[in-house]
Amino acid sequence: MATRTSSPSTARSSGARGGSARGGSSRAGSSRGGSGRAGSSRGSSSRAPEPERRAWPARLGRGLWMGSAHVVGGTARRVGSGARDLDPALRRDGVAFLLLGLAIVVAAREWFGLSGVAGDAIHAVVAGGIGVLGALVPVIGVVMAVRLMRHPERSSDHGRESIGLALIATAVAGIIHVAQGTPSPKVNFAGVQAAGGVVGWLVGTPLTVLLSSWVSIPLLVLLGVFGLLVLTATPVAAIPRRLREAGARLRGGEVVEEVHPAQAADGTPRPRPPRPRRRSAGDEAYARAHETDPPAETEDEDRTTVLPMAATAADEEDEAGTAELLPPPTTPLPARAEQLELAPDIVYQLPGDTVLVKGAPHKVRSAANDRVVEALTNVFDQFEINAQVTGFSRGPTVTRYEVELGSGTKVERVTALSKNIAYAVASADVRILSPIPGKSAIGIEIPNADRETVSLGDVLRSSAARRSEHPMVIGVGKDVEGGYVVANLAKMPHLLVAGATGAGKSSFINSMITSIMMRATPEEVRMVLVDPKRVELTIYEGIPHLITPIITSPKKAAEALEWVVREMDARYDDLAAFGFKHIDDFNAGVRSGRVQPLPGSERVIAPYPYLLVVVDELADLMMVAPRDVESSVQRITQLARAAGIHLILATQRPSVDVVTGLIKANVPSRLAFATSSLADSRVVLDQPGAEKLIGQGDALFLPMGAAKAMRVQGAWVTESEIHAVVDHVKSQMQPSYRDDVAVVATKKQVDEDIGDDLDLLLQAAELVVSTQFGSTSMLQRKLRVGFAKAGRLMDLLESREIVGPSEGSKAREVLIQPDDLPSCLAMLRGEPVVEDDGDGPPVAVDYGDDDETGDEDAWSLTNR
Ligand SMILES: Nc1ncnc2c1ncn2[C@@H]1O[C@H](COP(=O)(O)OP(=O)(O)OP(=O)(O)O)[C@@H](O)[C@H]1O
Repeated sequence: MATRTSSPSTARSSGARGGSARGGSSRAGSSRGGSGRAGSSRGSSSRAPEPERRAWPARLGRGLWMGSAHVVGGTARRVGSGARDLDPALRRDGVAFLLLGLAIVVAAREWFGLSGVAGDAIHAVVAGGIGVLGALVPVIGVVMAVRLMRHPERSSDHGRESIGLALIATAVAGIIHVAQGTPSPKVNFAGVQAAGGVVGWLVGTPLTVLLSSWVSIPLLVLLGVFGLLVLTATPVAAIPRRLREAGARLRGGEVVEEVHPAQAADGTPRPRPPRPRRRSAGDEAYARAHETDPPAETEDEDRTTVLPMAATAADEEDEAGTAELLPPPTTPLPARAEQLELAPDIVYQLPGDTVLVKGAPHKVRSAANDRVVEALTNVFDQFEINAQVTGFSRGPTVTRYEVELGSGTKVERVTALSKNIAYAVASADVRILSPIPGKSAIGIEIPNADRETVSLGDVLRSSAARRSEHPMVIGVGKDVEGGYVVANLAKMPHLLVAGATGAGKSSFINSMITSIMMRATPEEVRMVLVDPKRVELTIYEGIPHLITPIITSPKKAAEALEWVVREMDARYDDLAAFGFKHIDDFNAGVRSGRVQPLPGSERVIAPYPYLLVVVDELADLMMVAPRDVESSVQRITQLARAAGIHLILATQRPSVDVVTGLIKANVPSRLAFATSSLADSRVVLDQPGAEKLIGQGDALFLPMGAAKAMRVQGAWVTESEIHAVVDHVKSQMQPSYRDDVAVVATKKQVDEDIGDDLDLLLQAAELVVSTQFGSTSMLQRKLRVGFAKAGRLMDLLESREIVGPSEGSKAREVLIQPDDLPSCLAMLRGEPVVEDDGDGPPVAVDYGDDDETGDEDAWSLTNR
């Protein structure tokens, strides 16, 4: 499922420098360097007599020329390398000033008629190039310069904007050229300058000759429109929304980024009526992925909505793992601005992009990297190893230096040097990869002396994150090449997070929960947070995504896991009843109106939210109830994926008694922060490596299906940012907690005389009460049991005062009304009876195979 969509830039320049520095001393290098020197000496010896034959003025002239060439060349090289070392922000300012200068020069000629040779030259270039459009060049230059200076971080925007402008200019120049009667530069260059310039001539003339002006003008208009779309980063599909946004802005109103069904102001969730919707590409992709029939398309309503559960096409490409990498620059994609309405008066607005701050721009190279290249080169020299540093990829925390071996050099010669390398670069945390996956090169990962923090905001604003609208996509961090890493928790489908204390687990969990709050409404994702340490997650108390208050007691936590198992079973029953294999299909069916309540049921069917269960310290739970926890985890992890339930288990003690074989076998994705020992690394990742990590969010990420762990620097979100997001989501909605998560905490006491017949007895009670007919032969028939068993069931019902005593051949009197059935069944099960407070169905009831009534348990998570 992992897709490396593109590889971020790899800085090779210093590698080349390292290589050349090394060139003089390594064997390969020395032969090259040597031949270079030999060549020059040979050259000078063979030409030596020649200068002597020249006259001294010629020799002087040549000497002066060579000397000045040296000075100029050396200065240029120094300026060049200085410019490379210049802060990128200053470099961008330089470009902006250049644009301003250009704008002034062009304005002087095109606006104020500067005369003379300079004026003529400027006019020849500008008007000759784009004709009358040249008059706009100063304005465009100033606008671009101001944008460059004000938003240096939007470098990729500037590239796109330039392309858009170029397309528009080409199209307009072409149109003007055609409109002016296609003047030829050979015959009438002034005419060309007064039309669309050479650019206009180049596009306008061939089109007009081939297709006539009637066809060429519409084509050029199309080109111009396309340029406009590129300039404004507007896909055609987003035009109506952009227009709506623009209209809203013009009217002075706020643009609602995303609006979702929520609940009434008093906190009561409103059931969402099934609403037909147009099927999106996401649905199609999703349906393909799950090999089920795509949801029927009900025709149809007046607008297209974004289906929150639908996997995007990009997700579907993501076959081999769960992580996705992209280079740091991001193209601003259209914000998620579709409005999903539940009731006209209720909206849920996701936190705005700006709540999370921007991080510092990523450096692809720094002086510290150059020093390391030099140190590595020296080590190879000292140990006479024919190897050279050919480049490096700088990540936020570590840089991976690429080392290529000369022919005949053993890989082991470099790997055996790890201690010397560590000594030379003054860092104990050197990690050697041989080879770098997919490359014939050894990777040496060395911590950056000037490490960078990865801001979660940047990760969530990256195109990798924005391309997918899946609500379970979270920002993970950046990889060693500086590419953003995001992951879809729904595809993990369960994740083990481990690392020594202080290594960065809690920070990751914060980033994860914040990502969910930033991207998903409570209708899309609900959470159960288990925090036995009582400090880590308290900040999230009261957010509407919670279905129960944060659980801090390990015992209750173990029991909450049992509740999760029951919730999963209930969802499965629902899926089976409606003929779906996956909760996403069910949800799509609900949204398309295909899923309707069974006849006679008053249930209002709503989509199921994903359920994310986060346990921040598995060890605490394993100490209290190892067996129960292990078996719950096993059941959940084996089945929960289709039910939309996902587990995140974190521990700072990744030892075999906490992360047991059973748990490991069922939690396929792993995220290891620095561990205190190699043994711990093996427990988490089944391989060494995590013991070499340097802490503070440095991690190895092994998503399900990935062969090799990927090194990432975890995203960082500050406490004040979390507070801002929490305040925002809390201001949107109150949590509506389910009380049966706590009810499960009471041990069930099934009466001894019922023994193994509980299931049959429940069915018998349900039959008798719902039909109000206390007949033993009916039980025999309906339950397909013998006379003796049916008689025993009837006796049990009598002993619980559900039916009256036997009246011979007549049916018994039924003492319980159908309304009281749920509490009656709970009593038989040994569960505490929860009084119905009128807000919804009372206790969670498992009706076995009975679909009609069993629905109520299953839908409870969304509708209670
Ligand atoms: N992704 C990160 N970026 C920058 N700094 C980080 C990151 N993660 C952790 N740190 C730094 O490391 C410190 C400890 O991190 P954190 O509290 O997440 O560790 P932990 O593994 O949860 O420890 P414990 O198990 O004791 O709770 C943080 O206070 C922060 O200074």
